[in-house]
Amino acid sequence: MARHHHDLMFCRRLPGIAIGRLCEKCDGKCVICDSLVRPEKLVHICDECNYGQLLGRCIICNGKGISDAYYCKECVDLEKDRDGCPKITTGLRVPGSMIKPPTKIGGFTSATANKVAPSNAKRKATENTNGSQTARPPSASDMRHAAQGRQIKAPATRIAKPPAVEMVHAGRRSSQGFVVSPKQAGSASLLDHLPTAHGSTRAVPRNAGVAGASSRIAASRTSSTRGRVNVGKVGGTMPRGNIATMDSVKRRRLEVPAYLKSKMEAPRTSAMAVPKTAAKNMNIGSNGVFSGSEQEENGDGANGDSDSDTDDDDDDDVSLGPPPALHERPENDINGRLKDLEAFSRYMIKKNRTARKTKKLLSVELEQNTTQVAQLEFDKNIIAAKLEEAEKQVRTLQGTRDHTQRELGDLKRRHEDEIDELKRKFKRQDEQMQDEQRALKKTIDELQESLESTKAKLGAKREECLRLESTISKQASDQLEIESTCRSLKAKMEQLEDTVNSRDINIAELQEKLVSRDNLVAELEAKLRVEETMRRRLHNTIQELKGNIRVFCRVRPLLDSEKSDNAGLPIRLPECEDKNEIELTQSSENALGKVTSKTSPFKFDRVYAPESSQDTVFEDVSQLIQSALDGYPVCIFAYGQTGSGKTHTMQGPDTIGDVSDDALGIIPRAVQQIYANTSKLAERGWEYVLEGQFVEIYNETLQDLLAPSGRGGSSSQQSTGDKQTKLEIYQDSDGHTRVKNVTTVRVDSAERVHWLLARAAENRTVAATNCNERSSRSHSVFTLHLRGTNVLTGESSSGVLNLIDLAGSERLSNSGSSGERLKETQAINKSLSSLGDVIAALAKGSRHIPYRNSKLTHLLQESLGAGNSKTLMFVCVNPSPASAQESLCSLQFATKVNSCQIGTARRQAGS
Ligand SMILES: Nc1ncnc2c1ncn2[C@@H]1O[C@H](COP(=O)(O)OP(=O)(O)OP(=O)(O)O)[C@@H](O)[C@H]1O
Repeated sequence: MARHHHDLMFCRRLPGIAIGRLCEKCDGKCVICDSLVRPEKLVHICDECNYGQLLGRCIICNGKGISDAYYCKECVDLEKDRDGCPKITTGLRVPGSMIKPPTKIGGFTSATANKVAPSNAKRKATENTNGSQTARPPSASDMRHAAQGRQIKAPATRIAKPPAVEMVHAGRRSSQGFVVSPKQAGSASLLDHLPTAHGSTRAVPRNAGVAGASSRIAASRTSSTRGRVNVGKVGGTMPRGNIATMDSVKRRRLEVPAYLKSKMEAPRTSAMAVPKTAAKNMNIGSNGVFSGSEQEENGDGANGDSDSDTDDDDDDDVSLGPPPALHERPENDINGRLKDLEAFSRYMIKKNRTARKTKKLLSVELEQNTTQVAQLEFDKNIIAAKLEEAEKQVRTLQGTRDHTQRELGDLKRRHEDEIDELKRKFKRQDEQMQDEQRALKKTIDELQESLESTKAKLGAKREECLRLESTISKQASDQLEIESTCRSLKAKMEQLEDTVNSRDINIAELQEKLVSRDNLVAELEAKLRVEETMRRRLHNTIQELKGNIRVFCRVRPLLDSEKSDNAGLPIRLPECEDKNEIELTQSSENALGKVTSKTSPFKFDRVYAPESSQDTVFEDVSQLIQSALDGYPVCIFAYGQTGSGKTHTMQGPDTIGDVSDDALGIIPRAVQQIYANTSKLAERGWEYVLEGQFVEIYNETLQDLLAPSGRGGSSSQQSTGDKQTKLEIYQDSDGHTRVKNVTTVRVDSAERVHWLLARAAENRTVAATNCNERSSRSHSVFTLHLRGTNVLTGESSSGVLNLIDLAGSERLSNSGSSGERLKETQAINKSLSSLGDVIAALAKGSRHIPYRNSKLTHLLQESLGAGNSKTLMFVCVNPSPASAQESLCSLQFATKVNSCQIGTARRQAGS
């Protein structure tokens, strides 16, 4: 099948070629088959400079795929038949269809080329047809492969190998390769045919983008010259606009410098291309520069010989040789001389013509070089665009690569997490297996041990069995003995059973006796309880018989400081059986200096001599303590002047701390006795609760001696009137006298009593007076509430024990007090006077008892109550002569109290 190819219109810059017109060279005919190609399918583009524009459309995809590959209709049909619409997005020029631009340089016309090219094309087509199948243009798939960086595998049978350019030159070869003639330089650029390193000629691409085009042009040019050029199809030639791979771009980049290099060498090559004969005639040196004289001659000769260029083309290759010599002739040899001149003139004319040709060649070469430079710049822009596109692709690929790397990272992390999870899982399983293994090993060990022990036991059992067997045999013999022994023992047992029976009868008799004894004990205990009640009653009767108000007088021994007084002692205790008498002798001197003595006898319930111990005193007091435990209100107070021994009697020595039991006063002893008795009474069903409180009356103000320090610690603080800690006396609903806000301490141990007294001693107001080195200026009242319950009989009792250490009773005139101390003394005397008034009123049986005249009598109202209290007054006497008068006053006050007969005490029974 004949192929119809047409390729290009040429650049408008080339003379004689109009855009949109068919090539002058082929007149729109395929250079191969010589058939006309439809004009609208032509590409108006210059393959030389690429300045043209793509005006045609692909006839296959109707412009969807812009291509600069164009086929004639038949060829396109062929392609369609073969591959369908190839959707050509990149095109290839059909190799071998490139034709030489129709220039008129070098005497070469397009018409000539038009004539020559078809013949060459035909010949080539014939060769292709004979040698192999007709070459076809690369298909779209080939182009896609090329765009993907794969080389287009040209079918060996279809696309012929690019033919080596065989050039037959009229010029001589230089040592470096070809030296082409100026005619060749005009038809095919001298730059197109550079010698290779091997001395062969190859087609040098004009630029990277149009390498194939250059070679085609070269081939075309060659075909238009006298030389023979095999115009073949150059496979893989990438035209302008083709999207080449990066490798091809790089390769082209590498080719450009070589081309430029060759281009730079072009002038020298051109110079070298000047025929030696012309150069010789023109006196061109080795550097190709005309000499001055010859230039002038060239200038002269160029004026009228330009039309003969074509005619002398055949002489271009002939060396001019040396100028003809001017022979020495005689002057008359005019003909000879004219002949010489004509010869020289012809030589000069020829030389001038040669120079003009050379000039034309050089100008054409210059123009071609300019065109090539422009083409190179265009190619450079294309390459830059491709490079930019490639960089975009690279960036896209980098983005893809980064995305892929991130995905790979994520995948890697997920895999690592899964691996970690699997490792942990494996570790847990491993640990579990190890635990199980250990447990199994332990079980095995235990089983092993068990097995060993079982073996040992088995061995022991075997031995035991052996022993038992021997024992059994032995016991069999013993059994006979035992049976005989049993029989004898049986007889004995029968005897013993008789004995046991008689013993059982005895035990039963004894148990009956025991029961009768228990009953007897219960009866006795009941009797005891009755007798206890009786005892209480009798005891109370005795106390009542002794008097509900009793007065004991105690004379303290002289202190060391008092023994220096030589005066006779005013106190005397008469010898009597009851030890209840005391005499006080007072001496007085009248105005005449006569000393008279007056002895005043006093009689009380009991008088204690100075040497009487605390024990002795408490023996008589203990019966009253028992009365308090039995449920009676008891009040024991000590009265006397300052330093007469009140505190010593009630509490003991004034030293705080360890005190010997013998020195203890009534208060600690009373508490100890109560403890002892409650323990005994517990055997008879009595349970007691003891609560104590300790208050002080100072300047008619109550102060809590058991309060924590800072609350009621000092009288001054108390006098400031702290509402919360202010102590107030009131009667509760049962008629008992109570103190509001007072500290009540559960007295449940002896240590608690010591602590209680120590704290009270610390808090007690003590002030120095003239009467004593240490004087108590207040009344201290220790109250112990005793609540008892008999869980057996249901009886209950509620007693109160008041133990009072009164303040000193010295007279105002003797005390020498003043200021605050005077006020204290007045308050003390007032309260003592009120006490006397209350007792007197009780004795008289007055309807009104002035309890509320003082805090002291108000507080002791219950204990001084008519008929239901037991009161004991200790009148303490200082035996020193200096205190005789005060002692007399105290004894007189005590006598007054002792004379009172208050009604029978009434036992307070609990509810
Ligand atoms: N029976 C006694 N045996 C030995 N010494 C005693 C006796 N009675 C009192 N004394 C001593 O006499 C001194 C004064 O006694 P005490 O302090 O008891 O007197 P008071 O009447 O309580 O004085 P005040 O009213 O100032 O409290 C103390 O040193 C005390 O030890």
